[in-house]
Amino acid sequence: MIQFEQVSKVYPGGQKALTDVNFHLQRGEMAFLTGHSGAGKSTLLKLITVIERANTGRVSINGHNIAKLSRKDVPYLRRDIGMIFQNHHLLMEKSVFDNVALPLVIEGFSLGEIKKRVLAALDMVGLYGKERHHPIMLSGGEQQRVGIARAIVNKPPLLLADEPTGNLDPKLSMDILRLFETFNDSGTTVLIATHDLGLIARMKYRTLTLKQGRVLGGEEPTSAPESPFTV
Ligand SMILES: Nc1ncnc2c1ncn2[C@@H]1O[C@H](COP(=O)(O)OP(=O)(O)OP(=O)(O)O)[C@@H](O)[C@H]1O
Repeated sequence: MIQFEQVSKVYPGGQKALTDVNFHLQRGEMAFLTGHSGAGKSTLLKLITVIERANTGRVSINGHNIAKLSRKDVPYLRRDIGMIFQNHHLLMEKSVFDNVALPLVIEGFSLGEIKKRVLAALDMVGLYGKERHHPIMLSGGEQQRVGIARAIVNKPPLLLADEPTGNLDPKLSMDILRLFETFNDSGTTVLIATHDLGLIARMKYRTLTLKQGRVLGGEEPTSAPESPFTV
């Protein structure tokens, strides 16, 4: 589903973020992306969402080279990607319902369809009944789950998470990862960037490790789906 071939990214100013990165994430796979602070994890995710573009190499989603995507086509690509951030980027003055509804409002869904999908998404993350609350009234873990509900509300085939458990205790972190597993079980491809090696060790998924912008290796999990990262 996602393929990087000899991808390098240098930011304006000369900071090298990624160098000759190769990997292949298969459709339906769930994997971790790890590495030290500054290793290039966020940059890799930003290349997939075309927030940044590679200087060299090829980044493809479903065989299409997105480095060549025109600006007007970027929003169409992003509709197929649910993005989850460490600080969840919620609108604090809006209700939980309005936060989760946002992607559907942008896509022009009817009010009836929006209600149905938002309540179903909140149910999936265990927040049914909290739709009228404001994020400020929720715990950190609940706020993170609102961000996850917003990311999955339009049922994207691909879910990307950047340090989704960064502010959470180990129990809540595990709960969040179990949620990702649920989405993965129903066919969503999931890539999770995290520093949390303890969490990774407890889960049996492939891990792509970056060191100073280079891929170190793809570890073989004990019960992985087929199709390893080709590193
Ligand atoms: N917009 C930018 N302009 C210039 N340099 C940048 C920019 N964004 C990131 N960098 C640099 O690129 C390198 C990779 O950064 P990136 O944010 O991808 O790392 P990371 O692994 O996500 O780090 P962290 O875990 O601390 O979030 C770092 O050296 C960083 O300073």
